[in-house]
Amino acid sequence: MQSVDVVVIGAGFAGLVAARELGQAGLNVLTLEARDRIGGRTWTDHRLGHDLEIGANWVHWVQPHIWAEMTRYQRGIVRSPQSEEMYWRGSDGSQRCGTLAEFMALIDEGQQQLIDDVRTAIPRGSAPTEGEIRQLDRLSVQDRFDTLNLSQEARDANESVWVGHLNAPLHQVGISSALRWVAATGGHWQLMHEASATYRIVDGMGGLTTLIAADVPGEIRLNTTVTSVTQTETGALVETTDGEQIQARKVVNTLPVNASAGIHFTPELPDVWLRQHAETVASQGTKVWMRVEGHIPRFSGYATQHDPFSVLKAEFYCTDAEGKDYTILVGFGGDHSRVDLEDLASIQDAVDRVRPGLTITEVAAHDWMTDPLALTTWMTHRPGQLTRDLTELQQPQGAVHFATTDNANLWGGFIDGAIESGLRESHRVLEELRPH
Ligand SMILES: Cc1cc2nc3c(=O)[nH]c(=O)nc-3n(C[C@H](O)[C@H](O)[C@H](O)COP(=O)(O)OP(=O)(O)OC[C@H]3O[C@@H](n4cnc5c(N)ncnc54)[C@H](O)[C@@H]3O)c2cc1C
Repeated sequence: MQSVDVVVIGAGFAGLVAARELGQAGLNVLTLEARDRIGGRTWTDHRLGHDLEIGANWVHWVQPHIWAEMTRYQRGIVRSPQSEEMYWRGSDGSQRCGTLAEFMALIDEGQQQLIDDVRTAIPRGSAPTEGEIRQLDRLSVQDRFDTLNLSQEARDANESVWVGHLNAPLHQVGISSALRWVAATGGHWQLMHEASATYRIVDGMGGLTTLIAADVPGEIRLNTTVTSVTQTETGALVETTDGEQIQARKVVNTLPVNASAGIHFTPELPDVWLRQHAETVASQGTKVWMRVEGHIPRFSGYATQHDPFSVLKAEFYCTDAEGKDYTILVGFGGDHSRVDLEDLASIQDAVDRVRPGLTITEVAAHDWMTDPLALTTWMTHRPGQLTRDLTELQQPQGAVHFATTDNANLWGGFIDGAIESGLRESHRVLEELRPH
């Protein structure tokens, strides 16, 4: 039986960073990854004739952990196209088209009112469970929108913007999920919007994860699914689907909270984990790339939160081998089950509801919600979950540590949070394994 100091389960950002830190500190680390690739919920793939981010796309310098990695590996950023045209829904349901300035003026009041109390609710972004948020967190984002006196037009636009961020129906998301990221940007909603959807990494997420993986001293074993973790007197026994057993002094589990239910832990995980597995987290949306005929003006479109796509953007301008121009759009919706990725007509209909007059010819996407290795998109919490459970979800259980963006403090849900959690748990493990 193989014996190592640490088994890291999962080679997403949290796992890669944890494995690098532990390996570079001199420990014998083995990383086990179920997929045939590293990166987890980041995945750069060549589709529709272009390198596309099937998972995470955007990063920003106000996200300290990802930015430290960008500096370390000398990665640059490139801006997504700025919109020349904006589309949204009028109060009577009709299509509206205007400038970016007009759209920003439409949403400004609602965006500000939604987050007005952020400085008292979450005084420090790095401590998202401290402050008045403990009392407020039973409210959903929808509850708060319902108290604002907005016109139907402003309300639809504002709600759609937040579906783009929260990737779930707004009545299912706790207000803390909205406030925590605005707290992370010092209370400025415009900066939060910029941070979450503006700058891409040159050479993609795959370029960065490859560089981090190259710095991991131990083996990263792909196509290896962990089925059980059993605590022993000296650490833990990790078992994989092909029956292999590995003894480790410590285990760092980096699975998303929803997917962790797929590993059998002995003893059972504490109640906080079981409760989250039963409730699941709020995230349940979709992200879809689409090829559109011709080069169309750079635009962003917003529908309502009830539409299959609440947000639509033109991202790339391409010409194929036959000299045909085309544009690649990305769409986001709050409920993955409203979009049938196999049915081009339903995708066309979803696009028409946001921005009519386009012809969709091909689609590229991954349904993360039905992917058993994820069962989620990016972490957003149901009302009350964050303040009730976050601190407990960060606690090691015997030899098992938990590093995932889902239990990060600052940019939980983002790549930044994954790195934060990988750093946090690798240093906890080092503290415990170092001879005193
Ligand atoms: C569609 C989409 C868009 C996003 N957009 C952005 C964005 O623009 N910016 C941003 O910062 N973040 C974004 N995110 C979030 C970001 O991708 C995640 O926060 C981050 O990648 C999570 O990293 P992680 O290491 O915590 O988890 P993961 O990346 O999920 O890593 C967990 C790993 O564990 C593996 N695994 C699962 N089960 C097992 C098992 N039993 N045995 C072995 N291995 C297993 C998985 O395959 C995976 O590789 C987006 C996510 C999605 C899905």
